[in-house]
Amino acid sequence: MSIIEARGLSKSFLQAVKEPGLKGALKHLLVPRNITKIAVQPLDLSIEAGETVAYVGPNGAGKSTTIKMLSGILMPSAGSISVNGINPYKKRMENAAQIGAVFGQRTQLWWDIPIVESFSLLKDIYQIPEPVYRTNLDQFIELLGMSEFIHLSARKLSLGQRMRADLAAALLHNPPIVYLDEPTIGLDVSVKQKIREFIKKINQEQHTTVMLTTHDLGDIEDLCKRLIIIDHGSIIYDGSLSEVKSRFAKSRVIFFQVGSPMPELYEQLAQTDGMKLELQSEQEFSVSFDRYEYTASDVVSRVMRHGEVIDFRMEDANIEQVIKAVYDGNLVLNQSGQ
Ligand SMILES: Nc1ncnc2c1ncn2[C@@H]1O[C@H](COP(=O)(O)OP(=O)(O)OP(=O)(O)O)[C@@H](O)[C@H]1O
Repeated sequence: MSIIEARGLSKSFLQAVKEPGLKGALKHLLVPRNITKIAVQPLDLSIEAGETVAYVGPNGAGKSTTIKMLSGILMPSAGSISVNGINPYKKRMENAAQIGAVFGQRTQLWWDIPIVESFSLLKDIYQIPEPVYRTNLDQFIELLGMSEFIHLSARKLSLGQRMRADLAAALLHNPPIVYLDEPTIGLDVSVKQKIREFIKKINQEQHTTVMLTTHDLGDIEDLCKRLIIIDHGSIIYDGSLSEVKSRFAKSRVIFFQVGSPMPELYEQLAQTDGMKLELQSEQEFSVSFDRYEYTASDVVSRVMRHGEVIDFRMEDANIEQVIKAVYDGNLVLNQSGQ
């Protein structure tokens, strides 16, 4: 059995419909009007131990709602969930011991006490044995570069410092499963990198199962082998990241280094639909092309007709194109990715 299993999982919310202003608020008080918003349509999920899964979709697609149901914060409207054999909503305490969760927009640290004291409280709450706590704390301080702020209270930390502390707090008790909801939101590249390296290490060394929601495509490329795309509450793709790239990314890029400038070629390419030239220098350029219209050998032979090619390399398609196309409604995927 998979470590995370959901069958027919769904969630609806009752949303108040209010007219604007005080009059609207009063009217709603007297004659309340609500609509049912289906945040998550019945969905099935199976995630194996040790997997790193990106759970992505446009704003309002239902990502956080799914994560909240899987982590036991929200009760599903229908369906079943088993996380490491436990129903997270019914056995919240047991479930809390086996998961770590980071919600990028909120902190689970105590606001007014030093971070190291928050960690110490978590040690008692999770009953973490002293040697495990010491080893993890020392390792996390080092990996996440936390020594300079560990004695400050959460309220005094910058966003990047707070996120690192939150991540450490979520993993101190060695949970086999970790849910990360936008763990790198608003962070600079260097802190993002630290966080990604840390997650990678924990996954590789401890076999921790990672489920990550993010709008940062770099997080996905760096961390996740599997991609699940949700839109309007339904899963529209569930498969490997490499497969979605190779099957759905529309364009490919070939980088060339040539013996001498090729002005005629540059002019031709500028007028060819489905091909785009980008000059890096007189003798270095890239050609991106629509892979449904042209093959790589079409492009290479076209360049070779104009002179000597010293070197060329092809770059894999970018996941960004695929996801953007899905969000824009220009690409329809189904669960098998066909
Ligand atoms: N507590 C709630 N009450 C009413 N509606 C809710 C509640 N929580 C979420 N929703 C609605 O459910 C839908 C899905 O929200 P959810 O937060 O899961 O989306 P998301 O994919 O995480 O979006 P984002 O990328 O913007 O964080 C939205 O339409 C949202 O307005």
